[in-house]
Amino acid sequence: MKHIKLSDSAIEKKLENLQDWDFYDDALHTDFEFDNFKDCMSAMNRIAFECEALNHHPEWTNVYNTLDITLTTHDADGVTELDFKLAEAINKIVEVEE
Ligand SMILES: C[C@H](O)[C@H](O)[C@H]1CNC2=NC(N)=NC(=O)C2=N1
Repeated sequence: MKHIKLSDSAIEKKLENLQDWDFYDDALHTDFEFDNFKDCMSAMNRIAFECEALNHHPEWTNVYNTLDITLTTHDADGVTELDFKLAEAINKIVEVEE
């Protein structure tokens, strides 16, 4: 299914209901800090399974107990509903992990 790039105003509106994420450089961004490396890696593992289920993958950086995530839909060259779907799933996982 082709995903359509959302307009900036649609993104800003949807962000009102998406805690902890920002929109800039045509992508959704967030960063998390965990108690330790193990908890961070555990969350990354759980997120990875969700990415596979959605066939939608993040650009992310882990440094010790921190995790920076960038979401964009490469096929649409911008942010789509899929990015929000994955961001919501990530928030649910991290809320549990942290
Ligand atoms: C072939 C494969 O289904 C596509 O490359 C998927 C994989 N994961 C993806 N992830 C993201 N973030 N954007 C995509 O367009 C995308 N496309």
